[in-house]
Amino acid sequence: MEPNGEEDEEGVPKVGRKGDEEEPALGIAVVGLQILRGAHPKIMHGIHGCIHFSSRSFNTHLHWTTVKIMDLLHGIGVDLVLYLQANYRNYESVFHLASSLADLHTPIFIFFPVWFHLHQKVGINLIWVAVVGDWLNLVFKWVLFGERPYWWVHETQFYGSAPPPVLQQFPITCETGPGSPSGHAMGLAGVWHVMVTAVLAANTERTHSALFSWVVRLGLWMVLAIVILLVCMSRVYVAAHFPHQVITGVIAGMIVAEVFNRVQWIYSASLKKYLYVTLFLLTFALGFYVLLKALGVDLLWTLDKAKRWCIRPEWVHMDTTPFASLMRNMGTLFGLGLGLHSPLCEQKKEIKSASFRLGCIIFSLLLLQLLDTVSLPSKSNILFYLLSFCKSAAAPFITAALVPGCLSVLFLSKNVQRNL
Ligand SMILES: O=P(O)(O)OC[C@H]1O[C@@H](O)[C@H](O)[C@@H](O)[C@@H]1O
Repeated sequence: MEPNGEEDEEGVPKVGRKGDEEEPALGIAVVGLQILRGAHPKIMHGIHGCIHFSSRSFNTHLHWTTVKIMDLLHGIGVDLVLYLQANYRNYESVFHLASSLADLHTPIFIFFPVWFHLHQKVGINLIWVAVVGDWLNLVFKWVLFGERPYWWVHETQFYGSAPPPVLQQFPITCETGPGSPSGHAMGLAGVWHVMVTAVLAANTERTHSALFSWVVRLGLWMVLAIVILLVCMSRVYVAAHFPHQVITGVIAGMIVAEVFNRVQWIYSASLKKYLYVTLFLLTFALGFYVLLKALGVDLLWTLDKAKRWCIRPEWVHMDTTPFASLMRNMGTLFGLGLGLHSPLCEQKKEIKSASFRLGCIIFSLLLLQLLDTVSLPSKSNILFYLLSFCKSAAAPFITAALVPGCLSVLFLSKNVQRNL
């Protein structure tokens, strides 16, 4: 039903004809009366009108109820942002650290090299959970059309004619994608769930007393809970998210990690499979974007809002755009497949010593920090996305193939010399 030009006390347009009561029940009651009168043509017309009127009216009601509930949720969320910004100013550096820890860059450039050389399966699982989780996050964001506090306060009718609350912005505030669910919260929950369960599994393999195991278990889950809480507070503090978005992010991340805990084929997937999965995820996301674009829905609607409401243009980073994250994820997955199936990776299987593993971890971390210093030109979008793909593919390839391959040559030649 169309807006009728009248507005309610909160400025929300009223719908339906002027003077109409909008209760679906009324339409049904009118038809009931007609049936009682026995006026056949009128009954048929009335039934048709009733179904039409009540379903449209119901949909409109549902729409405006949803809008009002979301406004309320957003309003409460903004109050929490204001509360955190007023009372937790001293923790600003902790919040910034928490947000950068939760960025998917950390699992790929720091956690993966460590886990891959300590326990290969955990490293592989980590990448799959991070990549597929982030891809799902993108799809959810496109489907859910979530707002972000830093632009919502300027565009909502919620505050009527009163001035909107003033939210402080930071260099990490101006995310360019939709807000629901939080990618940081989802990625962190998934990746840390993988790491905590890996440590717990290693702990249960050892013969400790039941009390010790219980204390370790409790301690680790508490650490996870504290890290998650900090990251959630950080995303709300910087006005990038409403509280419900970080909560749903955490739940979604945990579900992704739990699902991958039960999936075994990722450990033996062939290079072909890596290629097919990468292509499937890429074409699905691009196809979804193109399809909705053809239907008149622009999934990049948030870019303009970020540019309009971010107080500093240099805080709007191109690498936070949905396509940049898609290309990074696809590059990472494909790079892992390439690395695992490279002949360089094969060589490391012959060496199991702790010093070799330690060497691999240290050199991988060093090379990845070097790779990280490479900044990509952002003048052309296509070039930026392609280079993002390549850079992301290089990270797991360096860790899984290049470093162990080169170090194993060194280790093996040393052993040969010793034996001579
Ligand atoms: O939704 P959040 O928590 O603001 O996270 C945004 C981030 O979400 C990640 O999923 C993307 O890979 C990043 O590119 C993006 O910056």
